[in-house]
Amino acid sequence: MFIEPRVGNRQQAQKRGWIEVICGSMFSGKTEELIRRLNRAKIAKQRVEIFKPAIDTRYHDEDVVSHNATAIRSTPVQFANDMLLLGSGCDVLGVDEAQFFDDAITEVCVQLANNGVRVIVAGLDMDFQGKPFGPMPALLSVAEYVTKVHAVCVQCGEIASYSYRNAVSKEKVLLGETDSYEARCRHCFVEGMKGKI
Ligand SMILES: Nc1ncnc2c1ncn2[C@@H]1O[C@H](COP(=O)(O)OP(=O)(O)O)[C@@H](O)[C@H]1O
Ligand SMILES: Cc1cn([C@H]2C[C@H](O)[C@@H](COP(=O)(O)O)O2)c(=O)[nH]c1=O
Ligand SMILES: [Zn+2]
Repeated sequence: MFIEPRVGNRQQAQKRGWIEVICGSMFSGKTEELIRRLNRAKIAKQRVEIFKPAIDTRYHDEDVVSHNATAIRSTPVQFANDMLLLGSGCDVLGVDEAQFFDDAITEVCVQLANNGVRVIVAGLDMDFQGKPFGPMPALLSVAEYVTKVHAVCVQCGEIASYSYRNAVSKEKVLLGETDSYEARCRHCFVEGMKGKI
């Protein structure tokens, strides 16, 4: 779907940047798709940098790791602005778990893309209550390309767009896996939420 222009072409011609967003529920394959695109860029000998929010230490302090255990080395950063300096020299910049970043991430991605960087952002579009998550709506607005991926509803097998939280916490941020979350379709998500209100 996405092409990787040859390094020579990108150095000779003026570099053109853009923003891609990969969104969806938990377990929908966002991280796998991000890693796939970044690995293709590496094969095309492009300079690739990958960032994740420092709070996300679920699987590994530095690697971005999917639920299926595919992994890629990344740099954990505390603030979105850190990526402006650290990512300024690359051709392709990937960001995982974008929902956890501060609102500045949108302007950071715009600046990088304006400066010729291909920016690929992956993140949860909705939180455990089915509400838009952090800076994701703004990122979706400024992206040239948006890919929404889907998981399988663990209750009924339909397509899942929601991340249903089994744990009692009402905090917006609660790191977890299948211990605390289930991928659910709209119907099964709404049914599950009825018992909670
Ligand atoms: N309910 C589910 N639906 C689809 N995939 C699932 C589900 N539960 C576990 N998985 C696994 O999760 C992988 C996707 O993981 P990942 O890319 O980390 O997703 P995300 O980043 O969207 O949370 C799938 O390839 C599959 O092996
Ligand atoms: C829905 C929801 C999720 N989280 C946390 C749970 C996980 O640690 C990450 C999402 O990871 P994934 O790669 O998309 O599976 O976010 C949260 O803190 N709050 C929520 O509402
Ligand atoms: Zn369902």
